[in-house]
Amino acid sequence: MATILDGKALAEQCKQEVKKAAETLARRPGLAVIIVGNNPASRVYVNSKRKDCEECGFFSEEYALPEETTQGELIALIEQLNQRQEIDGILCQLPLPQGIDEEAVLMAISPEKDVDGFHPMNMGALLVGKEGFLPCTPYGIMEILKAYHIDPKGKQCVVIGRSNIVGKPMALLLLQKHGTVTICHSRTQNLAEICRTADILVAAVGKVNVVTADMVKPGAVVIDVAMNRNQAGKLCGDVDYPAVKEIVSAITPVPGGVGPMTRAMLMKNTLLAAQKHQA
Ligand SMILES: Nc1nc(=O)c2c([nH]1)NC[C@@H]1CN(c3ccc(C(=O)N[C@@H](CCC(=O)O)C(=O)O)cc3)C=[N+]21
Repeated sequence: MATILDGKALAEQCKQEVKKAAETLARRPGLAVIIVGNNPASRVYVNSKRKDCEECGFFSEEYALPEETTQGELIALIEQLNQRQEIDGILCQLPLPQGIDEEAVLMAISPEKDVDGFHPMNMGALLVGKEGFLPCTPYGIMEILKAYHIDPKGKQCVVIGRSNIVGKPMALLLLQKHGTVTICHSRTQNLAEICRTADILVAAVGKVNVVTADMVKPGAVVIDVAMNRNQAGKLCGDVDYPAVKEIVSAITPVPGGVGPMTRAMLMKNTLLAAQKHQA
């Protein structure tokens, strides 16, 4: 029987710890969340971030900007937030409307307030193994592995996906923990064959059923990062969960796996930012 890696329960535990630590600070941690346009999925995520802030006793501000917002206006707002003492973290929800250069916007966030860990300074810190903010999704996955005593050391780790937000930093974190890491992506020719070598398989593609049971080594640990809707409109990941869970040693469900931990790590990063900021 596979262990179901309960990200939801672990996230609640993490948030309780964050809350406790935040209570010892002179000033409560403050997070500013920016959302541009009317993407309904982004709306849902941003609402849940506000709830997380309340749960952790944080101060939070939300900036909902219209679809027509220019890059200049958005960057001007970020620059104001960079200056504000009571704001420890700034998150600009992705994706941004067409015509806005995401990289330029992310670069405008002060690396000290970059609780998403998306600024090149924090990415670079991760690359060379220096301290910085870790991107929340890979950070959350490492915390899941740690909580369940799954040690990547010496293991074959396969990451499907090479985004700056998930795939690349995930590979680096597994490597930091001494995993033997392979990154697969849309041009990979022998995906199934490579996946079958994995002791730890991380799927971050965004397509229903890209990982089927024949691609998974019996006893492997499978981490499903994706949030897709299937034909029935049901939330599901990249992995054919019903079939794959029968052969693995551990697997994250969707929902209730990686998603809640991503949010918990945002709270953790905001706490860390506040601790540094107030020191
Ligand atoms: N600047 C920025 N930072 C982000 O961290 C960021 C972003 N932009 N853009 C979009 C993605 C997506 N993302 C999710 C986080 C949590 C859940 C989550 O908690 N999911 C629940 C289910 C929620 C539901 O029912 O819809 C779960 O998996 O159990 C999902 C998705 C953060 N993102």
